Formats: sequence, structure tokens, C-alpha cells
Amino acid sequence: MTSVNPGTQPVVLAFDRQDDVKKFENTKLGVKGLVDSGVTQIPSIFHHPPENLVDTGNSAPDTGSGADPIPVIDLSGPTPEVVDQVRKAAGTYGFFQVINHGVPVSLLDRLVKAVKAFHELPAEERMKHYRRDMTTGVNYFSNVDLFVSKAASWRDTLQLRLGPIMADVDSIPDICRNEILEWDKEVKQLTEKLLGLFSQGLGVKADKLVEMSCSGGKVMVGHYYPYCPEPNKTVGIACHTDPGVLTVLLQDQVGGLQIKHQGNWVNFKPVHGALVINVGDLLQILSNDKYTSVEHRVYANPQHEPRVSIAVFCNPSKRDDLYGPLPEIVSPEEPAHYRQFTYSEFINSTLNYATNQCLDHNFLPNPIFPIPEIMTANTSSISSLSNYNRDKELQEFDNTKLGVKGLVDSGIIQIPRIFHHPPDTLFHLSNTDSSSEQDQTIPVIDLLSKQAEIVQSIRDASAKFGFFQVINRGISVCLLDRLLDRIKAFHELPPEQKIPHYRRDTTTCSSGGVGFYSNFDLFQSDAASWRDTLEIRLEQFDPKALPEVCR
Ligand SMILES: O=C(O)CCC(=O)C(=O)O
Ligand SMILES: [Fe+2]
Repeated sequence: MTSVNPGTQPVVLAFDRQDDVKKFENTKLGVKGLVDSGVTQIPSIFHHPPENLVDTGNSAPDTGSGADPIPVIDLSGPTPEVVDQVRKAAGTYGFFQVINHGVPVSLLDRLVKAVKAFHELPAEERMKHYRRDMTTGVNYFSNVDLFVSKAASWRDTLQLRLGPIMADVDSIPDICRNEILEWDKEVKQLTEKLLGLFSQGLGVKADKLVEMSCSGGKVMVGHYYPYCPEPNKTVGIACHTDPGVLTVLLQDQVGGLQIKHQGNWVNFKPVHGALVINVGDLLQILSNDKYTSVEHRVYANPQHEPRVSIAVFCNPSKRDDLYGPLPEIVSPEEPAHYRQFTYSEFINSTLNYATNQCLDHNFLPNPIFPIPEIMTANTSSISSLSNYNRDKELQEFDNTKLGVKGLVDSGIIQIPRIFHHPPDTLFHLSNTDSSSEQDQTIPVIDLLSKQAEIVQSIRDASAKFGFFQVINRGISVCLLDRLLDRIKAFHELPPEQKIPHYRRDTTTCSSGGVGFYSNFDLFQSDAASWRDTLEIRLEQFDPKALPEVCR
């Protein structure tokens, strides 16, 4: 799309990509739909920068070559030995596989088959499930971050909330419902067992992490990585760490997962019947870096056989409890590397993860919750933190691109400190005393009155209040009502539709004169205010840049 800038060359507006992304989203068929349509070249929205790419040389990297260094742990072994193996693997690789884990291998096989069958349903069946809004707890989409990432990846996902409250069971596609419900029961037991082993590996009581509700919030994703005709231009999942406590991953035999170990990418060789376990960012923090949350990625599938993987992300369900290095394991000799924070705060601090409520996890800009401050463990409340870094928190808030509405949607119960105004500037909403100011009302001037009266009223109001209201001003009241309603509708759009409009500078060509932001003076004022804004430069804007909902 081009637009003409008066007196200069045509300029290419930056929303070309967003149009292509929307077109792809509107197919409701994901990358599987593209493959089925016979594409031989992948659309440019999937092109990743060279530093993200994996050279697969058009065939799968050899997942079998060399010694496979990632430990396989037999959970049926004696507990002290298992604890020791878990502690070592979690501290060095951040990843390991478990066998004899108690989940019937036949169920694992059936689950992979059922999730694959869902992704291979006829187009008209599959697209009925395509949605991003989280109300039922069941979602099917391609790329959780489609509208915010710079490049999309070659993967579709069926996502389900397993806990603390199971998704609406009737919304789970029939073709995989029974298998998912069976898996949910098994994975609950397995994750509690694993949290027991992780706790003991830190030398704290076995039920410590379960008591902290570390696996109470669970999200399952069933990924489908179909054949990619240009695997050297995109990826299956870009390099990331999982933000939560721990991840249980079931993969089929196709291969494609790679983990970073000592600076090198290591292929994760699938073992039939085994489950892959990895440490998330929160567990690294809770363990005060004794366990490590490791970067991993999946290359775009160069084989005609599609790859299926099913991950369960475990997160705390107690949002307002404090998390941070376990007090039992910090001491003056081994001080805490991170401060204490609530899980809500953790979510708010990680890019739009909170605000779109997709606890599918990936693609956080920082591999670890950015808490550089070293705090000792006796901190009992966030508000008593002395190491408040305002610039950093402002930047993190701006990075969510969702304004204060995003904070409200994420369920915060305390407003972040960047919004705290000094007491002398605050209103007292509970003050009902009728002061002299409250008795006075701002004049309403009827523009259909006699000219002389109008002039007199305007002169008086301007002198006394500097403000007045006008009625009968020739603009249809119905239009005004619609305008208010549409601006409200814009602010209440789902995150993925609002985020593309987030920008502070509406003077650039690429903005089209339109921008959505929270607090125009966010980085200059002493305290931010509880308000978001859609700005339109009336003198010069591109109608196409306006959000459709209020165009
Ligand atoms: O598909 C895989 O093997 C890995 C998936 C993954 O890393 C994720 O969903 O976070
Ligand atoms: Fe992951």
C-alpha cells in the first residue's frame, strides 16, 4: 500500500505487513491451510531474520548423530538417586527426559494421534474452532504472537486451559476430547511428583513447591508443525525460554526441538514413551539460579511428515502470593539473586503475556524476568522494595502496548508504583462535604438563542469559569453518541487488534497520523495517570490508518 506525501515521493506505509497478517488470520486455517493450498514459497510474513534461522539444508538435521547428552531419568528408581539426577540435569541442561513416569505410553500415543487428527480435520471443521478470545479456555490459532511478533513461525496450535479451572469441556474438539481429559488427570499427578523432586533437589521439604501452587495454573498447547517448503527462511518456534515454573512436553518421533547447551544448539532426540521436562524462568528464580531455564527452539519442518508436540506449562495459581528465591535456600553467604514479586507482577512484567491472557508463554523479550536487583530474602512485601527503578518500570509498561486497560484486564489489584501521584495532587473521592466550588455549575449555552444573549453568556462564562458547554450546535447528537461508542469500542478491542496501533509518534508517515498510547508524557512526567488515548492528527491523517472499529 502506498500513499502520497504532498510534494514528495510516494511513501510506503508500514502497515503492509499487518494487512498480510490479517489476511492470513482471516483464513482461519493456519499454516496447515497454506500447505494444503499447495504453496511452494512461504509468504513474507513468515520470513525470519538470518540470526533466527537454522540451516537444515532441506533435510532434517541428524537427530541421531553423536552421543545424546541430554539425560534420560528413570523415575521408578530409588528416590534419593532420582532427586540427585534431577538436580544435576536441571542445573546443567535445564532439560531432561523421564521414563517410567507412570503415564501409560499407550495414552501418550493416543494423545499425539488425536491432536494430529484435530489439525488434519477438513478445513470447514477445523476453522470452526479458530479463535483467540479466551472465554471458553479452548483456542485454535496459528502463532500466539501473530499480531505482535516481527516474523511468524511455521506452526499451528490448539491451546487449552487445564487449571486452576478446566476449560469448557464441550468446547474441546470431539476428536481429541477424551484423550485430553485423560492426559489432564495424568499430568496433574506427574507435575506434582516432579515438583516434589525439584523441591528435594533444593534441600527443602518435598511438598514446598506444590504448597506454593506452582502447578495450579496449567495450560496445554498441541502444536502442529506441517511440512515447510522453505525451511531455511523461517522457524517452527523461535528461540525462547518458557516463563513459568516447569514444562512437560510430549513429542512424536519426527524431531526438530533444539536446546542451547554451553553455547551450542543440541538436537533433542525423541525417545518413544519418554516425556521431556524443562525448567521455566520462575523455577530458575525460585531456585536462586540452582536450576536453569534454557533457551530452546524448533526448526521449520523440512520433512513431509508433520511434527506434533504437546506441552503443558505449569504456573502458580496463587496470583497474589509472593514468589522469589525460596527463603530456605538464601543466606548471607548465598544472597537472593532476585527480589520477591507477586505472580501478577511477574505476568505484568512480561510482554503482553498477561494482557492477552494467553499463558502460552513464548517469545518473551527477556529470557528471565528482568529483576537485576539483588534483594535479601527478608523482604516481605513488594511495597517495601527500596530498589524501585522507575525508568525500567515505565519502559516495561510501555512495552506491553496495552495501556492501563491492559493492566485492568490482567486483574491487577494494586496499581503499579509508576502511577502513584503525590498526596497533594490527589482527589478525595469519599469527601462529600459540599464546598462552595461544588455548588457552582458550568454554564450551558443554547446556540439557538438570540445572538446578543449568546455573546453575553460566552463573555460571562469565559471570564468566570474559562469553560462552558454548548447545545443546539448543529452536529447530530446521534453522531456524537456513535463517536463516543466507537472510541470506547476501540479501547475495548482484543489486545492483538489494539497493539498494532500502539505508537507515540503520530507525525511519521508510517503512523498515518494515528496513534494509540497511554500517557503522552509517560517518560517525562513525575507520575503517570490512569488513562489511555487514541490520537488522530485531524489536519493530516490517512483514513486507512484509522482502526476499523471507529473509522
Ligand atoms: O514443540 C516443541 O518441541 C517445543 C514447544 C515449545 O518450546 C513451547 O511451546 O514452548
Ligand atoms: Fe518452550
